[in-house]
Amino acid sequence: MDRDKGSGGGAGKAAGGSFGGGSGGGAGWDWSGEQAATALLTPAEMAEADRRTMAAGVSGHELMRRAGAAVARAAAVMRSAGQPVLVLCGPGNNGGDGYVAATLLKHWGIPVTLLCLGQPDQVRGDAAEAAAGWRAAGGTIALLDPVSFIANDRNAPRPLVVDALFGAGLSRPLDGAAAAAVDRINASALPVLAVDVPSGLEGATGRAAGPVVRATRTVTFARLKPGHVLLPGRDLCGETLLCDIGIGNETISDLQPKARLNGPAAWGRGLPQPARDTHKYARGAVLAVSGPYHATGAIRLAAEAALRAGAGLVSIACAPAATAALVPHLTAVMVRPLRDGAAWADLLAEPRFAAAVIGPGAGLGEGVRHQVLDLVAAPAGRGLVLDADALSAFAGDRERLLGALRQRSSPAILTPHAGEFRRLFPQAAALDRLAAARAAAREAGAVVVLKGSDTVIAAPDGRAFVNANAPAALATAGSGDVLAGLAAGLLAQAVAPFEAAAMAVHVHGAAGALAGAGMTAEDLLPAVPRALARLAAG
Ligand SMILES: NC(=O)C1=CN([C@@H]2O[C@H](COP(=O)(O)OP(=O)(O)OC[C@H]3O[C@@H](n4cnc5c(N)ncnc54)[C@H](O)[C@@H]3O)[C@@H](O)[C@H]2O)[C@@H](O)CC1
Ligand SMILES: Nc1ncnc2c1ncn2[C@@H]1O[C@H](COP(=O)(O)OP(=O)(O)O)[C@@H](O)[C@H]1O
Ligand SMILES: [K+]
Repeated sequence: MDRDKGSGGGAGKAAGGSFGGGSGGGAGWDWSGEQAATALLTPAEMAEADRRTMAAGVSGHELMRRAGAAVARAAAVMRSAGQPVLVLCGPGNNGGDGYVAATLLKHWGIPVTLLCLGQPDQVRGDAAEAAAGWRAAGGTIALLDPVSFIANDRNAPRPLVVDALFGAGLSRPLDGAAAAAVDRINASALPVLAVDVPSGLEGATGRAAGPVVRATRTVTFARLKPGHVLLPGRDLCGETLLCDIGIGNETISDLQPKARLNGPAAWGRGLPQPARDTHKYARGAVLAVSGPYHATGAIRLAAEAALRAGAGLVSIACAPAATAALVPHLTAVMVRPLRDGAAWADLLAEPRFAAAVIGPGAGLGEGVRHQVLDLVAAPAGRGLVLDADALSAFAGDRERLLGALRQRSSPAILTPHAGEFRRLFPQAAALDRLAAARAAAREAGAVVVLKGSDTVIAAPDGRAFVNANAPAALATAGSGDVLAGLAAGLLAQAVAPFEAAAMAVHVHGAAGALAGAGMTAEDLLPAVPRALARLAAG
């Protein structure tokens, strides 16, 4: 398959071994077993996997035949009885998949029309061979007229559209005839099956810099790409089907991909389980730091979430004046009033606390900045989650926090939503979400959880999880506080920061799905044990 003309095979190629930069210092991921299936491949990595598979003896034509066959099967399942199929082929290998699919559909007796964007004689390589196969089967290739290719006649049969215009080789935003065709497809409200990605979508980012097809279903090959799970890509793909085209696990693991779809299969270890003979001290204690009297609810949510995540005990440290607000609302969580600076210093020095969480409802003053910096500098090995105000308090003085974070031997977890992220990482915020979270994690030497409906969890070495199990019902006050507490509870049980953050995000999403529509952050708490039980049951 000739990839040289597309942008897909260009950047980041390495002669052998790792691809796209090593993970450094032995901190890389294990890609054996089920973890191999969770890779999210950039289009460049996919093109390289394709190239290596061909070098190992599978022809490009054969790969295209398998991909096109998967598309044909998906189209046959998707169309209703008697519905014709309209296959739209672009100039590259995505179009090639379209020619293969059209040939098979015709062979199966399904009425197919094929239109091509650009001159058919400009199609090259495997795609040209696929086009020849279509002609040999008696198919005709008409030019796609972007204005009239979909009939306006209400009585004309409404076809299933197969979008094989552009895939991974997109090198610039769609314009001209391609853009007009996409607009026409979207305006038609016809069902659309997209090949690899909806045309116009950037597979690496989930973004589209120009017009993009809105698909009903998308068939992709070998592994998902980040654009299938990041937004708006996930929505533009509709339902995404992943089809095996015979690219081996080993080929993919040799590339050392840096992104995974978040979930149990991706973590490389299970959620922490208490040993039969454990006791509460052995399960790890969490220190949660409260804000003032009028803002204690947020840290209560975090503290209770930490207990539910499995921490053995959780204490909330607070100003004496806040005690009266906290105590009546807490049972299992303990309260530690801080009478003076010495009490805070004593608390910090207590070896029992395996993890700390600060930020929910903390406030934005210099006192909070001091508390945060004290916790950042606290004994090596203590896990730390910085959320909400613990991040925003440094908006005008970001280097003070970032410089301290970089000194830590074990990375802290930062859990900003998009607004908090912009305040702390204004430059990175201009990037796509995956690149933004990675840049911030690298700059801070911390695990960054960039929250949203497509939360990205990034490590300083560039590894990242993309999460896709969170329901929109989680967009409710206090839900982020629960997430921060879950992460702290997992850190307390000696889960490494990157995995603890990823597990917390997934458990949070699963609990949100169980709590359902109309839930509040309080409802999320009792759903956590149910989510954990389901995850433990597999
Ligand atoms: N493992 C793989 O990588 C496989 C890839 N296959 C297919 O191959 C596709 C990638 O093929 P290509 O790399 O040829 O890429 P595309 O088919 O997306 O198209 C690239 C062509 O379109 C042109 N182009 C790019 N952006 C344009 C724009 N904005 N306006 C107009 N023209 C533009 C390029 O110059 C190039 O000629 C995948 O998406 C997939 O469908 C499958 O055949 C099987 C296996
Ligand atoms: N539309 C959405 N779909 C899925 N999850 C969402 C959505 N909006 C927010 N969330 C999740 O809900 C949580 C909200 O956290 P945050 O914005 O800090 O709110 P709060 O501070 O009110 O708790 C985050 O974990 C975020 O990922
Ligand atoms: K496409």
